[in-house]
Amino acid sequence: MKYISLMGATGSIGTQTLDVIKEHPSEFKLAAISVGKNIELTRKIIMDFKPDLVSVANESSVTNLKAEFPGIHFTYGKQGLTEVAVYHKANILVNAVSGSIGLTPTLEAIKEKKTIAIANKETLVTAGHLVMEEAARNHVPLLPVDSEHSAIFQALQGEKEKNIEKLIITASGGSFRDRTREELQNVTIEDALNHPNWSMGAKITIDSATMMNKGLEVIEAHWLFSIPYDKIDVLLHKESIIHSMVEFHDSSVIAQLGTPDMRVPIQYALTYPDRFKLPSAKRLNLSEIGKLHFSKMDFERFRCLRFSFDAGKAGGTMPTVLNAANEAAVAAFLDRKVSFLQIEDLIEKALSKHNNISNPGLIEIQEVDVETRKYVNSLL
Ligand SMILES: NC(=O)C1=CN([C@@H]2O[C@H](COP(=O)(O)OP(=O)(O)OC[C@H]3O[C@@H](n4cnc5c(N)ncnc54)[C@H](OP(=O)(O)O)[C@@H]3O)[C@@H](O)[C@H]2O)C=CC1
Ligand SMILES: CC(=O)[C@@H](O)[C@H](O)COP(=O)(O)O
Ligand SMILES: [Mn+2]
Repeated sequence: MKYISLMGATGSIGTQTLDVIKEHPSEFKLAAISVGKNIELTRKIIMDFKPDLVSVANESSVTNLKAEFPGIHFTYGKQGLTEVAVYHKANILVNAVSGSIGLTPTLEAIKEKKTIAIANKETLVTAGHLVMEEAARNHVPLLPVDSEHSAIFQALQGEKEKNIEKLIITASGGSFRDRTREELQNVTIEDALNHPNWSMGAKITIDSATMMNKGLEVIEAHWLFSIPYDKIDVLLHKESIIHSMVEFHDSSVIAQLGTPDMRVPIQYALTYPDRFKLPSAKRLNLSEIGKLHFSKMDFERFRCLRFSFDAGKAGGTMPTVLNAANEAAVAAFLDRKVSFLQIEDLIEKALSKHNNISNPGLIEIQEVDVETRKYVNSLL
């Protein structure tokens, strides 16, 4: 039996993790969860899974929940997230929270030697060096959940990292793949949230539309697989059937394919190195699909991807600024305070204003994160 702590239980990855846990009741037990503001869904999760520990975003929700569920321990806020991450009965932490708020709990869970199944890419983007150092020091496995990184991880099984020629990360192109920059001037939130292949949380769906999601994934891949940026390619592949590929020195390419269903990489992270059946997953039928399409990435059309490569290569606190500016700008777009194209303008301004700090510690990362959000919000 594996005991699981799940951060972000009410979200897209969180609820799909619960589906996987439900499929295998004799293998997995949900021990602790963190949620944000969705208290209705939290009640349902508590009734279905009976975790020992529940953390909510706001203290105001705790009193009622305590009265309704007397056997359960409730906590809240940032401290609550960390309590869930390090919960003593759990051996795996699934980090499915959205944003760099996931960083501190992840570092604390690594120190407690929890295996980390990581969906929360912002944590690796904002402080990949700290997370990887802490994981290496504590001999803790970091198992990717993000579909592209799970694909690369699967393609690398039995292979030596020294034999990698390059990683090829596929990108669907998001909601606006076929629109010109002129056509992006007046797009709405509703248009942007309409991803062609995946049903995901709002923030990552906007990131897919700006191509920042792919930029964050490039930085995430750099850290997870210790690969320099000039060995990471991004390829447009509109069907999201090939989830990513690895090319080796001998010119062989190994790809991982499947219908777009996040329960597959979630389950692989939970069962690794084993594989369980997932009866409800739709099997891939290539003869039904017929054709797969690929095209070169346009860095002028998708400026956030260029910013990400540049910030990743610069290192230091530049990726922290990239991530924090993006989180603030996407939140402003979702609040209808800025237009879609202003997201990238705000990120560009934050990056060009920042004086890079090399090899930052946790405190410096946290300060830069806060300052960057303040700066972006001051521009609104
Ligand atoms: N969705 C997907 O298919 C994929 C997602 N990812 C990554 O996984 C992560 C989660 O994405 P996704 O599931 O789509 O996001 P969602 O927005 O659907 O879910 C986010 C979760 O985090 C919780 N949360 C948000 N803010 C806070 C906070 N301040 N304190 C505590 N909890 C909080 C939410 O709680 P509540 O809803 O209760 O407010 C919710 O449970 C992201 O980093 C994303 O990039 C990676 C690959 C694929
Ligand atoms: C499901 C998943 O892993 C997402 O990150 C997905 O990759 C988004 O798709 P695009 O960013 O390629 O549009
Ligand atoms: Mn992805």
